[in-house]
Amino acid sequence: MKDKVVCLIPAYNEEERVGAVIDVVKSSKLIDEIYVIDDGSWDKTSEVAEKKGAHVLRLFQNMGKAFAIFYGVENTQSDIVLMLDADLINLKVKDVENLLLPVLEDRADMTVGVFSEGRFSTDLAQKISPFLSGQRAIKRWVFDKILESKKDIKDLGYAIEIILTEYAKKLKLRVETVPLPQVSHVMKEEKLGFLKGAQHRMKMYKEILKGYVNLKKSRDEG
Ligand SMILES: O=c1ccn([C@@H]2O[C@H](COP(=O)(O)OP(=O)(O)O)[C@@H](O)[C@H]2O)c(=O)[nH]1
Ligand SMILES: O=C(O)[C@@H](COP(=O)(O)O)O[C@H]1O[C@H](CO)[C@@H](O)[C@H](O)[C@H]1O
Repeated sequence: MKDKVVCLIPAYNEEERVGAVIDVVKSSKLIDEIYVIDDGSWDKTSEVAEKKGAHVLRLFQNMGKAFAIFYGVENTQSDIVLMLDADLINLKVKDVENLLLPVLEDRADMTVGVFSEGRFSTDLAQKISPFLSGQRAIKRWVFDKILESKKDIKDLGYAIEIILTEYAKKLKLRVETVPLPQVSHVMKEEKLGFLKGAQHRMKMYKEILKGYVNLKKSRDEG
């Protein structure tokens, strides 16, 4: 029997973008259930997601990306989790399947999708820091292991990806990088305007930095 796959889409004020991502995921026969974790949005993210046919787990306060993803993991059942951001542009069914197949066929424990041949700015960001990519298929037991040993994981916001990357090394996971041709995302400055976008970007960098310090501290403590 095929492993059960749940797609988790964390979303904070993504009413204009989340629908398109759900539409693509819905078209893949490899996905069993789609959950949007509405991370305290004040727009119509939940309503749009429900209308498109996704299940919605709604948080009434903005808790950060790590909380949203782990809340999704804890409140769903599956063998494999597909994480996708809600603001992807040009995502195709083929991309979803390329991310999933190595894990479904047990050739990898985690795949990491990396934008390529798309927009210069988002391609460049992922070339510099592919380990930050939010597009991943992961065996569920990996999340269970992280939850067991890293109790503060849900407080770490945008550091979720570097924590996943660190645990991949720690647990000696088989990781495969998957190119996502022409895929991009809507950048913070495009969503929020230059000033607010830049502020949000600083918040993201701060959370990532905090995650690094936190990881270093746990390494030093052995
Ligand atoms: O507090 C937050 C911040 C972000 N997100 C979601 O996490 C994903 C990645 O965030 P964002 O788009 O800000 O990052 P970017 O893609 O710009 O790096 C998106 O689906 C967001 O809606 C979330 O659920 N809670
Ligand atoms: O590529 C990046 O540098 C950041 C920021 O993207 P934008 O500044 O909004 O284009 O996006 C990634 O990093 C976040 C933190 O790890 C992840 O949550 C996103 O999924 C990922 O796209």
